[in-house]
Formats: sequence, structure tokens, C-alpha cells
Amino acid sequence: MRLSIGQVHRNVLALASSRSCFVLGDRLSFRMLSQQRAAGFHQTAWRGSQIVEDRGSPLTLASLEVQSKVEYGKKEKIARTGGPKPSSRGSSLNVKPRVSSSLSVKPRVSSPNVKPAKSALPKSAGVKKTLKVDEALFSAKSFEELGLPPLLIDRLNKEGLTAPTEVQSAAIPIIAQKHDVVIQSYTGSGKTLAYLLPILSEIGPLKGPMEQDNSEKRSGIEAVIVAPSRELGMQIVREVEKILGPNDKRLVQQLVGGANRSRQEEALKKNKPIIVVGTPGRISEISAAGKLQTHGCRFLVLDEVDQLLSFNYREDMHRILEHVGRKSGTTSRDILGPLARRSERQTILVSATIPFSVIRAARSWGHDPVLIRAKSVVPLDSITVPRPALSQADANSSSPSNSVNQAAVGSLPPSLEHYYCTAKAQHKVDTLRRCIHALEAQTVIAFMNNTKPLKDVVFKLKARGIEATELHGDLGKLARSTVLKKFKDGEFRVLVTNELSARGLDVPECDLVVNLDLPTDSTHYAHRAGRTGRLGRKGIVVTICEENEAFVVRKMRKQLAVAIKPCEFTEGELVVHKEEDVE
Ligand SMILES: Nc1ncnc2c1ncn2[C@@H]1O[C@H](COP(=O)(O)OP(=O)(O)OP(=O)(O)O)[C@@H](O)[C@H]1O
Repeated sequence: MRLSIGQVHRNVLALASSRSCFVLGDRLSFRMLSQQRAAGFHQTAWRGSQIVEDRGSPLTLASLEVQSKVEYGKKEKIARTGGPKPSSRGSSLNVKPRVSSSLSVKPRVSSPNVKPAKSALPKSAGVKKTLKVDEALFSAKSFEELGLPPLLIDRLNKEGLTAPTEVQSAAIPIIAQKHDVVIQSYTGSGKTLAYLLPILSEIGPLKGPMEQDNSEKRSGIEAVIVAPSRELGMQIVREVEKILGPNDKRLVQQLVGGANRSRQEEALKKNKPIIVVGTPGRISEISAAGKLQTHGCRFLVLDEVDQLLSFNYREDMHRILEHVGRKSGTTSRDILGPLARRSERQTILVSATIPFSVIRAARSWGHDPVLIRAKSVVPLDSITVPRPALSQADANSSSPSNSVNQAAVGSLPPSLEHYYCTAKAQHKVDTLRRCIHALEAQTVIAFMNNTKPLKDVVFKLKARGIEATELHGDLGKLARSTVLKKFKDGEFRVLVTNELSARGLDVPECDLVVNLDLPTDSTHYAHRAGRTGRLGRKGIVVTICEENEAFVVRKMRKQLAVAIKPCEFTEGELVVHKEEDVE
């Protein structure tokens, strides 16, 4: 498959547009006060989809076997992971089929009232060169086709994993070719296995026969995976353990902050793991103490790389980039310096949101780094600085905020629906309650910005008979993991949390995300929103803001190129407004 500059642009456009297509094309049965603008929006979506289809049918999760598991477009009964479940929680989100006057939102291609997604898309990432990639990359229907070792495939099958997602189909062969890579794909699309599977094909007990022959030559830690939070770190550990199986799970060791450090150090000595997964602070701490030998490491993964390369983690990341998979004695000038010198290690950077600063950093690795998206693979050095696109105010394309905003385009799953409504601060909890009831949401994550008001919300929800719990950094590690487990097990209907849970957290049953406070920018919106609609499931995102904040939501809507529709919750129903009512 040869991807030209135009095609990549069109694919990006089609991806964003087809998202709109899902939102508006779903046969939602709710009271719609006006659909004219939405119909205009859809027209663009249709066009975008056509472009891709003209070039051979695009790969979607739906086109893989994954679809049969999650059943697109159907109201699915979401299976809980266990624990007590009130009977009222058995069904999935309900977008009001009960209203007799309800309208099915059908695509209308004649009304151009809503600004099409196209105008909201940044003219970003101009791609000048092309990279030849095997067409089969994008059509794998099974893990066998991707050349994974038989032992690994057996383990995947035992865990019920039979078909790769799009991003896995794209990433696995490229990583196997020893490229340094940046993986960008929307939230919940399976990025974790996209990097874990090629790593486990080369190291550990499930690797291929060729690698087995060389096994005596290597010892010690062969892969370091860094994640910004304990929760995400532990989630990755569990994913690796799951694939390794019960007999070999000691081969992965968590090094997350908040846990007992001496125990972690003892486990490193005793279990001799080949993979460590941890947070930047704890990894660099143990490394600085000389208890973590990673010079011979073959893989370094930075999961949620855009966050890990932010200022907060600068010193710890500096140490990690300097020491993992490098001969000792080298020095660096700044955090990006170490990336400039190639070592034996393969570096894999991952996020749903990749700002240009990450591309720029990764470029200096050498060794043909490539950007992998679900439908394209491009050399990093062919990607140019994004051009301004949104408005005069955003015209400075080199400004960090512009780069951050552009990073969020294409980061949201196509299956999500987005709404916003306004409420006075003191009425937000009631609005949340009405929202949960109107949508009959069963597993809800509500985001706030500060801890104290977050506790108040939990208290008020409980007082209104809704089982709710809190998750934030003030809780100890044990409390945090207990809360999360109970929420995943269905003991609580609502998890009220802050940015801590916005990235990477995988609660497949989550059917509603609510922003009780506005996210700081569109990148934060994208990661919060991505906690629902995982792996093609349906999900709804509702932002409850004050009247004078609504313009911020509308701005994010443009930046993200998704339809975030104004709505309200009255008489137990979701009522969607036409845009003119609020502007
Ligand atoms: N091939 C597959 N078949 C079935 N399920 C899969 C497959 N790959 C991943 N999953 C499941 O999909 C869910 C989402 O995967 P994952 O957490 O890796 O997404 P992600 O792209 O990293 O999301 P985020 O950007 O939010 O971190 C997980 O529950 C994972 O176990």
C-alpha cells in the first residue's frame, strides 16, 4: 500500500468525519428539537467516508472480528466483571426510546447549517514522503497473519483474543522490523497489546523459535515500560501477566510509586523479571540506587508519552532515557538529548494524543522512526510542522497550545456521542443525577478538577440514593486500588475522580463520562472522554458547565472535530437542542 500525502490527509478527514457519521447516523430515538444543522454536519461526514471507500474499504474495528464481540449499533447488555449488581443496572445506556414524539436522527445531506467537521480540522502534519507498507498490514484478520509465535497465539486464544485491532495490525509487524515507533490511535483501540505483543514475540517464554535459540545470550531486564500513574502502570502489569499466564507472571515486575520500595527491590533480586513496568519517579529512584540494571534492555516504552515528556517528569524521564538500553558513561544536555543518540534499545512512544513536540523529539532517534496510526504508517522526518487552521487566535502554529490542540484530533473513538448542558454550580449534582437517570447509565465516571468539591459531590450523590465513590491522589495506594476494583466490580455506579483517572484507565463497562468541571483543553477532554466507548462499545460523554463556560465547549468541539451537541435533561429524557437556542 502506498500512502500519498493526499491520501493521508483524506484518511484523517475521513476518520474524523466518519466519527460524526456514527454519532448522527445511529438511529437514536430521542426528542430532537432541531436536526437541521446536524444534517449538514452529516453531509460532510458522508463525503469523507466516500473518499475512503473509493480507495478500497477502510479497515475498521467493525471490519475485524472484534465487531462481533461488541455488537456495533445494538443496545448491548453490558456484562459486569462481577460483584453485586442491582437489577436496575443490567441494561446499557438508554437514549430515550420511550418518547412517542421522538425522531430517528437520519442522515440528511442537504442542510449545510452546521459547520462541517472539515472546517474544524487543522491542516496539520503535512506528509511529503511516502513509505511502502505491505497491504496485508491493514487487513489482518487473525494474529497468525501478523507472524506472532505459536506459543503467544495460544496464550492469546486462551484469553479469548482472536483478532487484532487496526492499530495492532499496523504496529506489530513494524515493531518486529525493529523500527523505533510513535503509535497514535484513539482511546480504547488496543494500543497496549499493539506494543506488548511484538515485545513478547522476542523476549520471555512465549517468544518465537529463532529468539529461543538466542536465549542464553541475554539475561536481565529486557523491556522497561513507563506510565504516568500507578493505576495505569498496574493495569499494564495485569495485561502482561494475563498474556504470560500464571506460571510465568513473576517475569513482570511493577515499580510503581506509593508501593513498598524495598519489597520491589527484593522482588527484582529474587524473581529476576525480564519486564518492568512503573512510574517515572520510582523507576529512576531504584535505578539511581543501583538496584535496577537496564543497560542491556532492548525495549523502552513510554505509554502516554505526551504526558511523560511534560515538565513535571523532566528529571526522572531524563534518567530513564539516559540509562535504559545504553552503555554507561554517556551524558546529555536536556530531556530530549538522550533521544538523539541511538542505542541497542528500540523505543516505542504511545498515546492517543501526539503533539508535534513528541514527533520532533522522536525524530532525533535515528534508525527510521515511523508514526503508526491505524490506517497509515509514515516516516517521522516526512511530517512537517502543523499549519494553523482554527482561527486567527490560533494562528501561531508553533505555540504549545496549538500543538496540544491539534494533537487531539482523531483521538476519540468513533462510537462516542458528545453532549453538553448548562447548569449553575449549585445545581450540577442534580443535573448529573437527572443525566444518569435519563440515560439509564450503569457505570459512570464523573470528572472534576479539585479534590474537596469532589468529595462533596460523592456525599450529595449518596444522599440522593446513588452509589458513588471517590478516586484521587489524596488516597493511599491501597485505597485507590480497592476503590477501582470495587467500581470495576459494579459495587458503585458512579466514580467521581480527577485527572488521575483520565489517562489509560480501562473500565470496559463504563457507558457514561461526565465532565462536572471543564477539562483544561481538548487533549484533556479527549482522554477523559476516552474512558467510555472502549473498543467500539457505545459511550456517551456529557459536559455540564455553567452558562458562561459554554463557549469553551464549543471551542473544543471545533478543535476535536466532533459534534458536541447542546442538550438538557428534563422529565427523565435527554432533549437535544438545536445550536441556535444556545448561541
Ligand atoms: N485484539 C483484541 N481483542 C479483544 N480485546 C482487545 C484486543 N486488544 C485490546 N483489547 C481490549 O481492549 C481494551 C482497550 O485496550 P487498551 O487499554 O490497550 O486501549 P488504549 O488504546 O491503550 O486506550 P487508552 O488510549 O485509553 O490508553 C482493553 O480492555 C483490552 O484488553
